[in-house]
Amino acid sequence: MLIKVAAGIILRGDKVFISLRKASQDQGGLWEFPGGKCDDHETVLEALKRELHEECGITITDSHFFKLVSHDYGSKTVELHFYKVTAFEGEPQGKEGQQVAWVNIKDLDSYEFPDANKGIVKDLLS
Ligand SMILES: Nc1nc2c([nH]c(=O)n2[C@H]2C[C@H](O)[C@@H](COP(=O)(O)OP(=O)(O)OP(=O)(O)O)O2)c(=O)[nH]1
Ligand SMILES: [Mg+2]
Repeated sequence: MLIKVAAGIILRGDKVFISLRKASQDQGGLWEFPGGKCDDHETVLEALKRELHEECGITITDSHFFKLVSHDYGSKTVELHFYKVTAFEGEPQGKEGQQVAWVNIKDLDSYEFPDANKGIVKDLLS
């Protein structure tokens, strides 16, 4: 099973907004860049906008494609389309009750992310 996912690296100055995946979710208890699965007939950018509105309550006004990562979790393979989100309207929040945090980019490696994110975290730190 291949799952196409859009994820937003929401940036403000030297900080990045991350959220904690709920225990009940896949990769639960790990931090993530907010986002979610692309619906059928939806472009990745449309999915990114929809997901960040649903999960964080923001409206993206500027974003740039950053990296595509395919990762095999065994039962499923995720194709993660990471975008840097550099401008938005609204203040990001955990709209679905998830824990969220603005963290310094240089401290990102002290948060535990899913395996698929290891490279991205490294890229952001370099
Ligand atoms: N959003 C997000 N998902 C990630 C990241 N890293 C990573 O491995 N994933 C995986 C976990 C999930 O298997 C999949 C994304 O699914 P999701 O649970 O966010 O999807 P969704 O928001 O549409 O949630 P749902 O409605 O299906 O519950 O990608 C990441 O940084 N952000
Ligand atoms: Mg999600």
